[in-house]
Amino acid sequence: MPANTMNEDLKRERQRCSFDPKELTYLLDGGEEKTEERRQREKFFLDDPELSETAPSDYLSHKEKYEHAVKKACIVFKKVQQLQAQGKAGMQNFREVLGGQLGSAILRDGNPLGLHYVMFIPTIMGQGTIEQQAEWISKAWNLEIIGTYAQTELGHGTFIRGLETTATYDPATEEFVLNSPTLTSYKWWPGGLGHTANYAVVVAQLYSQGICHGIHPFIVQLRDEETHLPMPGFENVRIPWNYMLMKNGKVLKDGSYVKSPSSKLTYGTMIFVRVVIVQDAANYLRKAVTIATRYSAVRHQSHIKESAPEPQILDFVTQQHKLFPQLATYFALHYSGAWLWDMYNNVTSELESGELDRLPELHALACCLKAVSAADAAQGIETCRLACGGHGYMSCSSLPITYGLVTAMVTYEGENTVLLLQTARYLMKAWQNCLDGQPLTPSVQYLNSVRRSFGGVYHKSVPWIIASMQRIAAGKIETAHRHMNDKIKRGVNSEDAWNETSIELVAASEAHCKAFIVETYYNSVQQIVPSVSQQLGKALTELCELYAVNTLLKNIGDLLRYSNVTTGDLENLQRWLEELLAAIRPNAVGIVDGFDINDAIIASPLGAYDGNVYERLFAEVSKSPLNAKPVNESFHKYLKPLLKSKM
Ligand SMILES: CC/C=C\C/C=C\C/C=C\CCCC(=O)SCCNC(=O)CCNC(=O)[C@H](O)C(C)(C)COP(=O)(O)OP(=O)(O)OC[C@H]1O[C@@H](n2cnc3c(N)ncnc32)[C@H](O)[C@@H]1OP(=O)(O)O
Ligand SMILES: Cc1cc2nc3c(=O)[nH]c(=O)nc-3n(C[C@H](O)[C@H](O)[C@H](O)COP(=O)(O)OP(=O)(O)OC[C@H]3O[C@@H](n4cnc5c(N)ncnc54)[C@H](O)[C@@H]3O)c2cc1C
Repeated sequence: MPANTMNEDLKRERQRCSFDPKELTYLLDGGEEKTEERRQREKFFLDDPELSETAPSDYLSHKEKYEHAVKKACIVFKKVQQLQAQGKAGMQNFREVLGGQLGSAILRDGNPLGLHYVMFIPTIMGQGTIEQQAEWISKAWNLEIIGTYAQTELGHGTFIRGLETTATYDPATEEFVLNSPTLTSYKWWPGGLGHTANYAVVVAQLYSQGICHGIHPFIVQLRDEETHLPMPGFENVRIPWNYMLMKNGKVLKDGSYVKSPSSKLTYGTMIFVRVVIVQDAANYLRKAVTIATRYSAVRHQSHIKESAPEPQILDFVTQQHKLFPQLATYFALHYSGAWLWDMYNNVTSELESGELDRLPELHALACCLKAVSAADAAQGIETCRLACGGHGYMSCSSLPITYGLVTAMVTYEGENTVLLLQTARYLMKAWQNCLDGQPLTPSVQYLNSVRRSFGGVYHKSVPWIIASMQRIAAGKIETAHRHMNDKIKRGVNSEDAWNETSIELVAASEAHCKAFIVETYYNSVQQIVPSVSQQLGKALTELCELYAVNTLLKNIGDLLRYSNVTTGDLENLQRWLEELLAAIRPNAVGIVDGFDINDAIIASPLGAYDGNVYERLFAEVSKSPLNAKPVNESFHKYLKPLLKSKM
């Protein structure tokens, strides 16, 4: 590959960008100093020869992939420890390096230690007493033990009250006896459970004095700390009394049970991971859209005008319509995720002082934001893949693997439909409160004002779109509430009525979440614009407008159903969408440059900063062992005899 050459199209794109991409980078990182720290941190890991790929892992066996992953995870851990010793890394960096964008670039096939940091340690922090934290956290933090989070069983993932593993307290020995007596009670899915972890937080039904107290977390040793041989299987495994995490519900030594202030505090780790997923989904989407945007600026194909040369495919408006909403969606999820993270931290400290009031609202928002961000990021990444034509299908483009990682988010940590139904539960109560004149929590305040007016004359502004989306959400919430109550009045019992109305409940929940995202995104941009250059402010505003217009236009049916919008208004919206695509076009490459994703994290010949797409693609395929010899042995073994026999 020619060294130090920059693709001419990308050079031109960079010249025409109206703002300085560095300003966007600093904004996203939280300042120039933070950007420098991040870049140094990335360099520290990515420049390590032991961590860089010698050959793409696609060509390794399953076993080799696992062994490579463990080796790299250990190197990464030692390097994080070095950073820690220099005061340059904390828990957040562990998550970034071991789970986030940087981690997934180093550990392309998954991180055997991911669950240790993302769930094992957070569960001990959130569910353990001070003494238990003191005992376990430092061991876990220093990797003297390796943990995972074992909740899901072969028979149950969603319905955790149905888990079959039991933990029965034996006051005679002051131990719990754990049992997974059936095939369906096997712990199934926990990351690292197979070969890596030697401890787990096991979620089991607690029995004491003959009474079942529901699910609780227990620390269980899985493997010998020296030999790593598995401990005897899950039949009557005894663990000491203080291995039950007892910050919330507790069993006293005599076997009496002390209830938690809320049984849902046991579900705290799940809220934490859902909150983290929103940011993670956004980051994966920005990686995909960086690849597809740079590629679309370099790739020339077909004609717009017969008389002109083949254009960059980014000049096709349909291509812009595929990619620019993904750029905007990244920002929308980024700001909503940041908002949710703040709320999570505030509510968590309230919980520490015994205030539980805001937990239901946090749960309702975390559920729908996790569901919508995972689904939208997955769909956006797939759109980016398709936008790269055949080359997007290649594994080396990194788009299929990125899609694979994000589509898993739709299922894990609460399957999306199930989570949207949790939010719907909250919305049904909120609507009832609204009808009864009861106070509403901040995220559903809009129900009151929308209930009073279903009108609103079109004007070209994001606040009008927010009001329209709130109208749609309130309309859907009202419809679902009414339909469910009609059924109940006709004698259907409330559980069946819920199930029969669940399509509308899910739709109401999604609409509520989309309205929340647009509003949060808009408020964030409004706050940022005065503090950045006029050019960057304009670009950020255009992206926000695009997200709002595009989201509303994707819901034309709902808009017609729940508002007094006219067909003329819809045409105005369509024109606005097209104007925004044209306005964003000159800045598209500048925006993805502003994301400042290191080429080693991009890991795609289609999306590197220099735009040498074809040279890099060629170099990539030449790494395949299949291309090492001109004739593969299978020709002599199988094809040749077959060809001969036909003669
Ligand atoms: C993260 C990326 C970074 C790195 C990646 C590296 C590795 C990560 C890879 C994978 C990680 C994935 C790990 C997992 O998947 S762990 C397993 C996760 N499992 C789940 O999420 C299970 C989903 N199920 C549930 O959450 C619940 O069972 C339920 C669906 C919510 C139903 O529970 P149930 O007890 O039956 O409750 P309900 O009767 O429906 O509701 C009772 C009451 O409680 C409220 N509620 C429910 N959940 C919570 C909560 N978490 N917090 C607060 N309140 C909650 C619910 O709203 C209801 O309230 P009411 O007032 O209406 O009664
Ligand atoms: C990559 C990956 C990693 C994972 N890591 C872990 C881990 O580390 N630790 C761990 O404990 N678990 C882990 N899991 C398990 C994960 O949390 C569960 O798979 C998830 O919660 C969904 O549960 P399920 O598989 O039982 O799906 P199911 O609940 O069986 O879902 C199947 C279908 O049934 C529907 N459905 C179920 N219940 C309802 C309902 N009440 N209303 C309407 N529809 C419903 C769903 O919408 C879905 O369409 C992981 C899963 C994956 C895919």
